[in-house]
Amino acid sequence: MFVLTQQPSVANHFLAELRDVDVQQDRMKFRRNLERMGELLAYEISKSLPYRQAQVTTPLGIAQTRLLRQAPVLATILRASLPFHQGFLNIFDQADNAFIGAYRGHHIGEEDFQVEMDYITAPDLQDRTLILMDPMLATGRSIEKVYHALLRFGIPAQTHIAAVIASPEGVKYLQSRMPECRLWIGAIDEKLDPHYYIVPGLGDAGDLSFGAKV
Ligand SMILES: O=P(O)(O)OC[C@H]1O[C@H](OP(=O)(O)OP(=O)(O)O)[C@H](O)[C@@H]1O
Ligand SMILES: O=c1cc[nH]c(=O)[nH]1
Ligand SMILES: [Mg+2]
Repeated sequence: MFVLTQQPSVANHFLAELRDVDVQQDRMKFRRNLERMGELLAYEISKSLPYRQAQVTTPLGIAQTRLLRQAPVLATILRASLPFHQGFLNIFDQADNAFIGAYRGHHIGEEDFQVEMDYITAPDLQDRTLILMDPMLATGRSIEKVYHALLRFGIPAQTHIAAVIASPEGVKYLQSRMPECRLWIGAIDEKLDPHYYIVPGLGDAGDLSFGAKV
């Protein structure tokens, strides 16, 4: 598992702004910081992907280079992950994309939730590099359900899971249920609260990006 903020870098600034109860009220800045975290995590993941030797013709000669063997597939869970996804797309600019409509559905008066999934679209995933992302990895149930639904589109050669903030419980859950996937996390926080929100976390990433939903 890779944890971005375990090293000193500007990622810590972006994450601090995402968490700050005052700064996060600026929706444009909040979305942009999720996007910047996506850009940084995408760059880190890019170092682990397969490359091929290539040549590029410059005005003065031939330069040796390394190019990605194949663009990855970026899979994102609506709605909170849209800005994070854009950050990945800024780096993997020729990626194929998958979108999944999934959310934590609550029954009135109950703390527990069911992951509701009502939309999924993906390219052929057989032998591809799949990057499945969601800014918040709380219990891990959303990512697990979506990952197994995506496998209907083919078995990826490798799968990377990216999140901005994870709970220790969510990390453990995914490591036990999906040991074949590699985790790339911005920060791992203390715990989940009784409503399954990450503490200290940042609050509700979907609402902060796009406004409260009823
Ligand atoms: O790890 P889990 O416990 O499954 O929780 C994480 C999920 O919760 C949030 O989405 P939410 O259901 O709030 O939907 P939203 O994107 O519409 O806000 C978040 O973006 C994840 O998809
Ligand atoms: O802490 C959390 C957990 C799930 N979804 C969020 O947006 N925040
Ligand atoms: Mg939400």
